[in-house]
Amino acid sequence: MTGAGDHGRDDDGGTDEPGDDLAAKLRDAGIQDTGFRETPAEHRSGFACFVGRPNAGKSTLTNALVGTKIAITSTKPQTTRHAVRGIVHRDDAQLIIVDTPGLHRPRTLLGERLNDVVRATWSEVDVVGFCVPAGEKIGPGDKYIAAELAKIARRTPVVGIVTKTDLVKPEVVAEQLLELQQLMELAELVPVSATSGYQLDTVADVLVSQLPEGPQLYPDGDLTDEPEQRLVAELIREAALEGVRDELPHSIAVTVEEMIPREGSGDMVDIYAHLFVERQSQKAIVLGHKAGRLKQVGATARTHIEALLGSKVYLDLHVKVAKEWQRDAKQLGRLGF
Ligand SMILES: Nc1nc2c(ncn2[C@@H]2O[C@H](COP(=O)(O)OP(=O)(O)OP(=O)(O)O)[C@@H](O)[C@H]2O)c(=O)[nH]1
Repeated sequence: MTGAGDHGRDDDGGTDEPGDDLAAKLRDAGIQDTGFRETPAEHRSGFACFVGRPNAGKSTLTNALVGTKIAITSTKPQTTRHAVRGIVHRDDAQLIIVDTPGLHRPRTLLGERLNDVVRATWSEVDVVGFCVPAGEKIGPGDKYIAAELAKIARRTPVVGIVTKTDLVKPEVVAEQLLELQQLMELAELVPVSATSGYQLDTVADVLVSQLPEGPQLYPDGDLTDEPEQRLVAELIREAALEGVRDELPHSIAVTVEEMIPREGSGDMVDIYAHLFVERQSQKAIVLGHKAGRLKQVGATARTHIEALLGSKVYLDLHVKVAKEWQRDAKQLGRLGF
């Protein structure tokens, strides 16, 4: 079999494999690539967040750990804007994951607000997972984050997570682990593939081991405490982001104006939402020829919303122009930032 489970260390004792040397180095460095944490006798509970450059795989990892589609994912960077929480329920622990936007140098007021959200989140959690993709060179973006994280690392433990291991050879994963270890002081270091499931349990174990002892904070079965309306807005935004040109993603915001069960129709929910863009020209792109694109966006979003709510949905979606909303404090407030 290839893929899941194949990225462990090379234990066959051979001497010619390039991975051998690295595997030995990894073991010497105390890096955990398969290790299972001791299960604590007491119940633990607390908060974790994933930090990393845009597209590092934070949302996908959150979803994989929680086991459902809570945080939105997209191939476009910087799609996560809100601190969405997913809850991992275990017999020995409850791990609440807060998904933050990618930290980046701010260029607009929105950018500054996003970075504030990120820093506020870091100071509130029990453990931070620093995500770096296995197949991408550690660059200035990661170094910037590492420097920021180092400031809080004395109070909040930082776990290094090398993501997307399924995309590269084990040797590349091993090299990335060593690189990340050199970047900053880490409490633990783990490689993972959210897509294949490789080492997902280990990531959960490592994060849980950093939580304080405490009771269950949410009832069994709760997967998120994010208000449903916000999740619905995020699903619409995700659908709208598919296939748009690079400049547009940052200009799209979605608000859910109303979400009401339709009277006398069993489980039908009526949802009225606004999709904001910054310019008239962008509105035309979002609408598409004879509003065909918007219809497609609505249909895709509706499928996901129905899965989330477990009921039939009527979605009324309107495109509106909010001029330069990213730079306007009043409009940012109205759009929920
Ligand atoms: N092959 C592979 N792809 C992955 C994995 N994890 C994430 N991806 C892909 O990487 C892209 C980015 O993943 P996200 O989870 O949205 O990344 P993010 O760090 O939350 O991104 P931002 O919201 O921009 O900060 C998506 O196309 C994912 O499908 C993985 O383990 N393996």
